[in-house]
Amino acid sequence: MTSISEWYAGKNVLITGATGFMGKVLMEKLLRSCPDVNALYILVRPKAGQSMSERVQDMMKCKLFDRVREDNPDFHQKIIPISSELTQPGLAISPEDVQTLTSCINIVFHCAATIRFDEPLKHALQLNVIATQQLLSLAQQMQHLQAFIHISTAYANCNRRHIDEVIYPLPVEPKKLIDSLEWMDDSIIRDITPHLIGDRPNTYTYTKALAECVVQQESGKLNIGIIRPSIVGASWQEPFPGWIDNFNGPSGVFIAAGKGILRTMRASNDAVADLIPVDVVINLTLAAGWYTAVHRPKTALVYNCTTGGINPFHWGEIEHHVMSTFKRNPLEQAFRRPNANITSSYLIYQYWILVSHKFPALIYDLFLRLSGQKPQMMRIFNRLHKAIGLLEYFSSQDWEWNSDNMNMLMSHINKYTHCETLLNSSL
Ligand SMILES: CCCCCCCCCCCCCCCC(=O)SCCNC(=O)CCNC(=O)[C@H](O)C(C)(C)COP(=O)(O)OP(=O)(O)OC[C@H]1O[C@@H](n2cnc3c(N)ncnc32)[C@H](O)[C@@H]1OP(=O)(O)O
Ligand SMILES: NC(=O)C1=CN([C@@H]2O[C@H](COP(=O)(O)OP(=O)(O)OC[C@H]3O[C@@H](n4cnc5c(N)ncnc54)[C@H](OP(=O)(O)O)[C@@H]3O)[C@@H](O)[C@H]2O)C=CC1
Repeated sequence: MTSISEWYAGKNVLITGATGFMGKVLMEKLLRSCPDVNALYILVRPKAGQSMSERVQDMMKCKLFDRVREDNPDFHQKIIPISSELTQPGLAISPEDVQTLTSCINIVFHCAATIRFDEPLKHALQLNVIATQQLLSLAQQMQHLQAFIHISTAYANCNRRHIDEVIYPLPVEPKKLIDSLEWMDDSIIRDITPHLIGDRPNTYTYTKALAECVVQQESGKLNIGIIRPSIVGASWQEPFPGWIDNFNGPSGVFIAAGKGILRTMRASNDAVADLIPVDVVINLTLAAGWYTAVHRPKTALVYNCTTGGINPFHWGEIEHHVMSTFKRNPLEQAFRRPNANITSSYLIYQYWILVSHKFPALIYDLFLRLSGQKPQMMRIFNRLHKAIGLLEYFSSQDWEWNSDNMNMLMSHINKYTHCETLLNSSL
């Protein structure tokens, strides 16, 4: 039996969302731990005045790739960018590139998505659902495809308390919804969005659930794996501890608390904070790619990639660790001395918002005005309140995820020493 690293040798891998947080870590891990991988084809769009090639060149200079660069200074030769805008018909991939991809790709990792909670439904649907559908159609044409791995979220079914590793049906058929939203006016879509998302908190979790149904429906003869990570945080060990490049989810909250700006947030002390380091998620994703290709499960296997069942950690403990860390290692240019407390009480939360957020912001803005500068603190707090308002659904309750498939994968991996080496930090 070959190791996972050996299995990836000579393979051509297609990655969507490679410029994102998880996509970058996936590329780095493949290049470092599977050095004989043949090529990484990445779908990239031009953005913010930068061409596709400029973006990829910039990305490869990132500190994340330092260890890969040390091992192989020419690692960039293995990265082949393909111009693509996922919201366009045919993913806006040129016919020549389609030809290349269909003739050589062995494994697809679909990471791209909009992860904004407040994304208008039509756009979230376009990217998270329709683009997934189109990528699956492209995958069906790939002559040497061995596995298709779709990255979902553990919160796709957050309207349930207990979540099994199955794809749950939705009241509305994804295809019917796509057809209807195509001709509807934006204002009508805005009005019906709350009815469509039902007991889910936002368009993100709803469209990720729809995407899972689409993956199941369009899978045809493909070997499919679905990874459902919970709240993905900074790396635990690889390529070095603490790597992160965004303020999504709790990371933004931690920084705001460390800067002394955030003093209160609604969260339950006793609720499980299901955080998972990005390197653990990526290691599991690569192992699932290998397993899906080699064992070809009859139906799509779903992996709930969560930590709460194995090693539960609570928001109350997080508050304690975050605050003591910032007291020991203060951030530069803090607004105030850090002191944030979580509360589950709406009234206490509103009181502290007024006393510790709005009142100091008003005073500070008054000072800025008097000294001839532009007031900015109230604006910052309004944005912060919007962000924490969207996050509180996830910090005020907990879920129970079944992880049988993840455990099964771990037991398979433990049989092979080489695989253990590849995955030692995750499992
Ligand atoms: C000590 C106590 C601990 C307790 C701690 C409890 C934490 C409890 C977390 C649960 C977390 C569940 C997570 C589900 C797990 C998925 O399934 S993963 C998907 C996770 N997705 C996200 O986290 C996306 C959430 N973010 C959004 O939807 C949008 O960014 C927002 C919040 C609606 C803001 O949108 P916007 O107003 O258009 O602004 P945007 O341009 O995105 O950002 C504006 C500014 O806010 C910052 N920002 C963005 N997000 C945040 C944030 N979360 N916080 C602070 N600042 C932020 C940005 O960096 C940006 O800063 P500047 O660049 O202007 O300096
Ligand atoms: N982060 C988290 O906590 C969690 C994430 N997930 C899932 O993991 C996956 C990756 O998330 P993460 O890396 O954090 O997200 P990021 O927002 O960091 O990355 C999103 C990626 O998708 C690409 N993308 C977005 N829109 C388009 C488009 N129109 N055309 C082409 N590419 C596009 C982005 O490209 P560009 O750089 O051009 O914008 C970027 O590469 C997602 O599927 C998400 O749902 C699941 C659970 C938790």
